[in-house]
Order: sequence, then structure tokens, then C-alpha cells
Amino acid sequence: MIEMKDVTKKYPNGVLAVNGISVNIKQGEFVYVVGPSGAGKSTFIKMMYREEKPSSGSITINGIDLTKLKEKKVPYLRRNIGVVFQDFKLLPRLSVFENIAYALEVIEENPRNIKKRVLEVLDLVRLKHKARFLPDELSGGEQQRVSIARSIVNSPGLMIADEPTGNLDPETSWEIMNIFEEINNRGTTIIMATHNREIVNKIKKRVIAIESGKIARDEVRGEYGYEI
Ligand SMILES: Nc1ncnc2c1ncn2[C@@H]1O[C@H](COP(=O)(O)OP(=O)(O)OP(=O)(O)O)[C@@H](O)[C@H]1O
Repeated sequence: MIEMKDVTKKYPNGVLAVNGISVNIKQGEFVYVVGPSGAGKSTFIKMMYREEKPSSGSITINGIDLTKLKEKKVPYLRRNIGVVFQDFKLLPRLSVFENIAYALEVIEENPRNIKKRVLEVLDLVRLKHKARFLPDELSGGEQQRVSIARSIVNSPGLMIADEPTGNLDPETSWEIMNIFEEINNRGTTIIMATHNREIVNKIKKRVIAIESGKIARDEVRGEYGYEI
């Protein structure tokens, strides 16, 4: 599903964040991206949803060459990619239901389908009972579950999560991982950048370790492998 060939990313300030990465990720895989702070993990995954463009090399997702994709086509690409962040990024004035429905309203889905689909994903993240709450009436873990529900409401084939448990306590982090595993079991590819050694070492998945912008390890059922 994802093919990267000789990808580099040099930021305008001269930092070479990604330095010659080639990798293939198949539909349905669950991949952790690990590595020291500043190694290039976020840059690596940002290029997959065209938040950043590579300086050289090619990235293909489901046959679409992202380096050639016109700016106006980027929203179509994003419909098939759910993105989850460390800081949730919910809209503070919209209810839980509205935050999730919004992603479908912009693609002009009909209201009955929107309601059905939003309730389905709220059920998956076990938050149906808080549909009318505002984000700041929820705990951090609940907010992250809303942001996960929002990211999958379009039924994307790919979910990208950048440090999704970074702001959460250990117990809540495990809950989030259960939801990710459920989403992955339904066929969605998951790529997750993380510093959470306990999770990586316990829920064994493919591990891509990035160091100084290069792939240092790529293991089928890998370990976190760093002390910090
Ligand atoms: N928008 C930007 N402009 C310039 N330099 C950047 C930008 N974003 C990241 N960098 C630099 O690129 C390098 C890689 O950063 P990146 O955020 O990809 O690392 P990371 O592995 O995700 O780090 P962390 O684990 O701390 O989140 C760092 O040196 C960083 O300072």
C-alpha cells in the first residue's frame, strides 16, 4: 500500500530530517516507528499524508504518487487516511458528536448516514453516552478516543498516529492500544510513531527504528530498543 523509494527531506533551514529512506508497508500491517528525539519520525510519517513533501525520492500510496499529487487533490488523499495526534486537536466549541460528524459533512454525506456512522464509531471507542459533551468536559483518554473515532469515520484504509499516547497515563494508553488493535483487526493499516517502550515491547508488531533520518532497524516483531 505504501512504497517509499530513496526519500529525503531537507527543511528550508537546512536540516536533513530524512536521509534516503526506502520502505514498503502492506495493507493491514501494524507498524511502530521508534527512535531518538529529533531522529525524523514525525517528518517520515508527515510525508505519508502530504503534510510535508519530500525533497527527493518517491512515495506511492495505493498507486497514487504523492510527489506528483496536485495541491487540490490532497483532500481526496486525506479521506483515505485517518490521522491521530498527541494533542487530540478537537474543535473546542463542537460536541463530541459534531466533532466526528464534521469530517463527513465536508464530504456532503447525507444526514441520516452521518448519524448512523458517527454512532457506529462512538460505539467502537465506547463513548456513545458522551456524544453531547464538549471536549473539555472529557478526560484526556476520552478526548483521544474521540479523535480516533473522528479519524476512522470515513473508513480509511490507513491510520497514522503520531505519539498518540504521549499525553496519557499508562492505563489509558493501554485502552487506546486496544482500540487500535480492534481497528487494525478490521483491516486498516496502522502506522504509529511512539516513545512508549512498554507498549512496543508488549504488543509485538513490526518496528521501524529511525536514527539520524535513516532506517536503523526494520523488524517483523521488534523491540523498542532504546533506554529512554
Ligand atoms: N518544520 C520544520 N522546519 C525545520 N526543521 C524541522 C521541522 N520539523 C522538524 N525539523 C527538524 O527535523 C529533525 C527531525 O524532526 P522530527 O520532528 O521529524 O523528529 P522526531 O523523530 O519526530 O522527534 P520527536 O521524537 O522529538 O518528536 C529535527 O532536527 C527537527 O528539528
